Amino acid sequence: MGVSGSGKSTIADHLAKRLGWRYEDGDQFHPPGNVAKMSAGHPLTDGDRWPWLKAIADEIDRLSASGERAVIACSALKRAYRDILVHGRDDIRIVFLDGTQDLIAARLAARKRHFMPLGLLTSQFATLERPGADERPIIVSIDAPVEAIVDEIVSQLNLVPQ
Ligand SMILES: Nc1ncnc2c1ncn2[C@@H]1O[C@H](COP(=O)(O)OP(=O)(O)OP(=O)(O)O)[C@@H](O)[C@H]1O
Ligand SMILES: O=C(O)[C@H](O)[C@@H](O)[C@H](O)[C@H](O)CO
Repeated sequence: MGVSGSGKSTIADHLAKRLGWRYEDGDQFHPPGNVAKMSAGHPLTDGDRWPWLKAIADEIDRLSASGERAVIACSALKRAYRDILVHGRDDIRIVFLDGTQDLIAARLAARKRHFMPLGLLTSQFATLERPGADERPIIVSIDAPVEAIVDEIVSQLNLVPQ
């Protein structure tokens, strides 16, 4: 989880490769209208996000039923959004990619070929509810090289070898 530009796609992809797990990007589950709205510079509302989060929750259940392990990139900015993804499923961990607005703005300004405009970053931070301790989040600073961030997440996941 994390705001646009915090590195969700990048870290999820590298983390999944490291673990040999599947990587899925929450952006693939947006209805076309949501992508059009963000591309036009408008933030999504809760109403826009519910069907999208439900689709990701369904995918988590599908993966779980097939016994497949996965890393899923999803902004999941509010606790209510995370509840949809996590509630009732005990085999999920949340990884929060934590960084300052200045650092993320600089990364977004340099990013090529992406529908999400830099102008939406302020609304992403306004919407963000940092995870509480009861959510057992793994919180990592994004002010580090990608592989160092992946190292930190793997270490905090404390996985039991299979
Ligand atoms: N640790 C890092 N160090 C330097 N650059 C990074 C790091 N992580 C990500 N980036 C770069 O920052 C930009 C944003 O990363 P990325 O697209 O993965 O973010 P995101 O959270 O998936 O964004 P969105 O939610 O808008 O899809 C990309 O250009 C990426 O290459
Ligand atoms: O909740 C949201 O506002 C959206 O999920 C956005 O965060 C985008 O999907 C993503 O960040 C852009 O790729």
